[in-house]
Amino acid sequence: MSLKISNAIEILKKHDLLVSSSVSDENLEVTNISYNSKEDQSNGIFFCKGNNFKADYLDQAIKNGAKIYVSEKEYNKDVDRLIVKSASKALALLSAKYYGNPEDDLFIVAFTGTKGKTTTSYFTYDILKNAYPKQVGLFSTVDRIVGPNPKDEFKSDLTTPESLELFRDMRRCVDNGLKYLVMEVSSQAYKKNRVYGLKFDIGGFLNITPDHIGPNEHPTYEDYLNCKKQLMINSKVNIINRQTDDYDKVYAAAKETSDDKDIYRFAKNEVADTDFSIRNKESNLNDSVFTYTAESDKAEDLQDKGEYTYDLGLVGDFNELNAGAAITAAKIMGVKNEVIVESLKVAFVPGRMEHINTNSHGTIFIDYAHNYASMNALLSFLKREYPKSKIKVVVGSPGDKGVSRRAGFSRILNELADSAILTTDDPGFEDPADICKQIDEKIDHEKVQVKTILDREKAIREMITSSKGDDIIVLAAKGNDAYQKTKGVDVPYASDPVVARKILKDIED
Ligand SMILES: CC(=O)N[C@H]1[C@@H](OP(=O)(O)OP(=O)(O)OC[C@H]2O[C@@H](n3ccc(=O)[nH]c3=O)[C@H](O)[C@@H]2O)O[C@H](CO)[C@@H](O)[C@@H]1O[C@H](C)C(=O)N[C@@H](C)C(=O)N[C@H](CCC(=O)O)C(=O)O
Ligand SMILES: Nc1ncnc2c1ncn2[C@@H]1O[C@H](COP(=O)(O)OP(=O)(O)OP(=O)(O)O)[C@@H](O)[C@H]1O
Repeated sequence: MSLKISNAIEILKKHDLLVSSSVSDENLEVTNISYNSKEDQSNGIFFCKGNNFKADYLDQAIKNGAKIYVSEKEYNKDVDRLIVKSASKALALLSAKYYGNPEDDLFIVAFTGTKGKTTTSYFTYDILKNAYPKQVGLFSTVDRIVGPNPKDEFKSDLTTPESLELFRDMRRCVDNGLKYLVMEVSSQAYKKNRVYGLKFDIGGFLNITPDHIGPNEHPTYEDYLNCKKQLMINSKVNIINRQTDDYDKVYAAAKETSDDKDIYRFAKNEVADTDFSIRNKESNLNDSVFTYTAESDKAEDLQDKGEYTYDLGLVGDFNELNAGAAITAAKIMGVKNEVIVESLKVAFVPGRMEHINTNSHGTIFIDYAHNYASMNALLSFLKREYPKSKIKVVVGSPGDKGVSRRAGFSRILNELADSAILTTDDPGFEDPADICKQIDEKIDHEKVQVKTILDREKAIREMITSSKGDDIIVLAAKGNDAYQKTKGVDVPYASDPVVARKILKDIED
């Protein structure tokens, strides 16, 4: 992989990003690209980016072999430089070029939304993988899959990778023979220009509710919405949840760059002015059965019969909506219906609505719900399905971010839980006892029995051993994360599904 500096200058000029340049040899072809000074930079181009960037990092990069740097600020160093209006935009454009524009060789399906990105991406990945074996990649919050073999799968650090890693991993996909990529696009990805300049073949908008607003994320809801809308503006074909908040604004964003014929809307139950509707037929502990019906001429063109029935192997009515988005994407891509049917029947998403039926300690659900909206969707569903059961929740809230989630947890526990154990979830630099106290203070103790057990494993053990028969236990907010982010370190944690199964084995042995 390489990048000629004259090409870099040309690209930056084309996008009106170049402020000035001081380059001794425009014919230089760099064979290294990095934004982390600690890495080897031999014959490389180094990007100075981010609010926390320090001049010392550039010194280190030069020491490690950087030949030229790209920055918004001029540093007094004896090395070539490109001064730009936005280092993160420059990083995206030049990374794409450095890795040989792998995006041009992939059909890319992307989903955004406050909730459901990971689930919908897995559904779509599972369908496409069955339709096009060994040709599909996945960039999700949980896993990144860049090839058809187990060695090509690894854990993700971010929902949407930094642009350099994004294009690097797209290159790995293409080199491994993949032709399709399913990915999640977070609002933060647009905020930080990680997907700047990228066009998506299909973009899906699942929903938006206030979240990710605060220091290091979005200053306001408007900013959050504007970032999410970018996926519609940058997609050729759009799929939109007709019932999302701010639908009109999302639709208008799609219309900026797509014709009506390339915008498909889906909705639950009876809603006017949609292309597909989803109706639940029945659900039990293991499956949700629902119909998916074409409601417009455009939708009928995609499926020859008006209505199909699907049996989804993951419960939760919100998952029918996620499946609706995945089905729509697959239909647009011409996937046969029987492939969709078979794929959804065995759908599994790590840490999302995983459930364990125990012999005598109730049913355990492990789910990543980690704000008011997703907990409301989850607990309302469970309450509806199991009206006679007690709903018992183990939950914690992270430190250093999403402070509003704490009051959201108190509210949802007051509304829908019978009892709760508050515990630790990624405390960061905060004291988990303080976080639990903040949740506890807003709980109505007349309605909900609450205790705090900071050791998450002990909290789960206490909840399982004290439950019986019809009880529904919800291990919330951590999904299958195998760490606790504590004071800047990812402290290993076995993960909720593993812990729950181990406790059950101890009890039932
Ligand atoms: C706020 C935010 O998005 N920050 C991301 C961003 O950091 P940044 O560009 O602001 O960089 P910075 O933190 O100021 O660091 C300065 C620079 O100095 C460099 N450095 C640093 C130390 C050193 O010794 N040498 C050196 O060169 C670093 O490599 C970095 O380039 O770019 C970094 C990668 O280049 C990301 O790791 C980092 O994500 C942080 C860790 C993060 O937690 N982000 C969250 C909020 C996030 O993005 N979440 C969304 C999901 C949200 C959702 O569910 O919707 C996601 O997509 O994952
Ligand atoms: N369409 C939906 N509407 C409301 N809640 C949902 C929806 N889909 C999933 N959820 C809930 O949100 C949780 C997270 O789902 P998922 O991981 O798919 O979303 P995400 O958008 O990737 O989340 P995040 O951005 O927080 O990583 C699920 O475990 C479930 O409880």
